[in-house]
This record gives sequence, C-alpha cells and structure tokens, in this order.
Amino acid sequence: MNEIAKPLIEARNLRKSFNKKEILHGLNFTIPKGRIVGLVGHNGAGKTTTLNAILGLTDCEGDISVLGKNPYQHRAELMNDIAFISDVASLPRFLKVRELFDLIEDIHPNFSREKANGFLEGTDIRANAKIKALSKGMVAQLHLAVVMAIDASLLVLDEPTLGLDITYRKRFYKRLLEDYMHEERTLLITTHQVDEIEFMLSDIMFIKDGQIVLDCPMEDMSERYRQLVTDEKDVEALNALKPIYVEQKFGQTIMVFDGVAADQLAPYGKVSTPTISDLFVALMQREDTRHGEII
Ligand SMILES: Nc1ncnc2c1ncn2[C@@H]1O[C@H](COP(=O)(O)OP(=O)(O)OP(=O)(O)O)[C@@H](O)[C@H]1O
Repeated sequence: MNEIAKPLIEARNLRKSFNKKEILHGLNFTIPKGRIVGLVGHNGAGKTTTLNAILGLTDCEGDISVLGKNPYQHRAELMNDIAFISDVASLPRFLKVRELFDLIEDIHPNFSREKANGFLEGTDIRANAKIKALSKGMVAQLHLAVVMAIDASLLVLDEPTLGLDITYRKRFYKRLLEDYMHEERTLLITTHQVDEIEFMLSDIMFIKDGQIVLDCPMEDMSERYRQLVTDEKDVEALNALKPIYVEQKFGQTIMVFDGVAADQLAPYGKVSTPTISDLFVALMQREDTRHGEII
C-alpha cells in the first residue's frame, strides 16, 4: 500500500481490559485521512478508552496504527502530528494566557503563537488574563485556539464542549470547521450532543458496550437507513421487512429499517432518512425492543 492510500488510523481486533474485565471487545475500524468522524456512545461505552488507545495513552491487545505507527510505542513522535482536547477544564489554571502560549511553544514543535493570537482576536480573552479568571466558554475558546494553532494532521476532541451553553457550543464547532478543517486534517470527536455535530461529520461510529455497532459514511446513511411514519394499524407486512426499531407515538407507528428500499415503504406512509439521534435510539436500545417487537 502506498503512503497516500494508507489510512490514518487502523484498528484490528482492539481489546482492552481493566482489572481482568474486558472493556473493548475486539474493535475493528479504519479512518482514512481527511475525514471528520463522530464517535458516539452512552456513558461507559468505551469512547475515551478508544481515544486513549489511539493517543497511545493506554496499551491494548490487538493491532492499532496511527500514521503508520503503534501509538503506545511511538507516542512522543506521534504527538508532533496530533492535537488533543480532553475537556475544557484541563488547561493549567494558575497561568496567564501569555504564559500558557510560552509553555506550549516550548513543548510543541508545531505550535504557532502567531496563529493562536490570531484566533483570540475578536474574543474577550486578553494575553495578560489569568486562565482561572476566564469563564468556561472563554476557556473553551482558548483551548480551541491552542489546538487550532498546532499544525497537526489529526485532531482528537473528547467531549470538547462539555458544560458549555448552546451558544458557545455552536460557535465552537462553527469556528472549528471554518478555521481548521480546510487543510487536509482528520478530526475524531466524541460527544453526547450528536445533533450539534451532525452537520460537520463525514462519518459516524456508534460504540455500545465496547463494540462498534455502526461505522458508516454520512453519504451512505440515506442509502442504508430509512424511517417510516405510518398510520397503518396492521403492520404485519412491515414487520416482515424486519424493522430495527419500532415506536408508537401519538397513534402513529415509527419504524426504522436497515437496507430496505424506499419504494417498498412508501405505500405505507412518510419515508425519510433518520437523523443520527433517531438512529442512535434505534441501534442503542435494549435487545428486548428490537425487530418490531414492542415489549
Ligand atoms: N482506568 C480505568 N480503570 C478501570 N476501569 C476503567 C478505567 N477507565 C475506564 N474504565 C471503565 O471502562 C469503561 C469504559 O469507560 P470509558 O471512559 O472509555 O467510557 P466512555 O464511553 O468514554 O464514557 P463517558 O461518556 O462516561 O465518558 C467504563 O465502565 C469505565 O468504568
């Protein structure tokens, strides 16, 4: 395989146990360069553990390669090409903004102070401000400015907008997309607020109890998944098409199908492509409500 075709991240049979309890049960996934991937799952599903494996912060069984290297063995080297936000609270609060930039300039070879200052223009964050005096939203902006000023090919964001209000969250993602993603960069992001990142994703991965249950380019979603809202009382024929989710709401039946053509469903009601959150509900539900049975 030549350099260009090589995926940026490749995991094969990735397993991780803590205290003899297996948390990741053999994950397989490939992330090519230039994609914006959302990794979504319930609390405790294994998102952070997966990111930590990618960042080389935890050793795992199986194979994982990031930019062609094993991240656990080549962490220091890889960090020149990776920028990472774990959560908005993790900047050293006792420093001033200017001192933070001094520190990062010392430790990160690809950090551009000029760019970071540029990103802060138009915000209320001053170079002399102490980080602990900034509001949560300002800290998030500062964090994003730091990350965007690092010339990295992979950006990993673990719940980057946790604790922020909706206005800041929207601004954060808009800025990220406008100012960062126009170069050939790859972004891997976890969040609980899937609706807010749907507009920017090129791929979506769902992780449930340490297993990948969906790994799909966004452009394939509309080909593969369909949602039907029907008034039909007799849903026998529809059940035969094996819906992956069924819900009764306001006297109507909502069904989600995987791999069923729109014309097969159209005679029964309104057919659309489910949103990521609709699909999340459909694929992450408990087993006892699947395959058309409401229990
Ligand atoms: N260092 C650790 N030691 C023991 N168990 C751990 C450790 N780190 C994570 N776990 C366990 O592994 C499971 C997955 O945790 P992880 O943090 O990866 O989930 P997550 O999907 O990121 O969850 P959240 O959305 O709540 O952050 C959880 O059951 C957690 O308790």
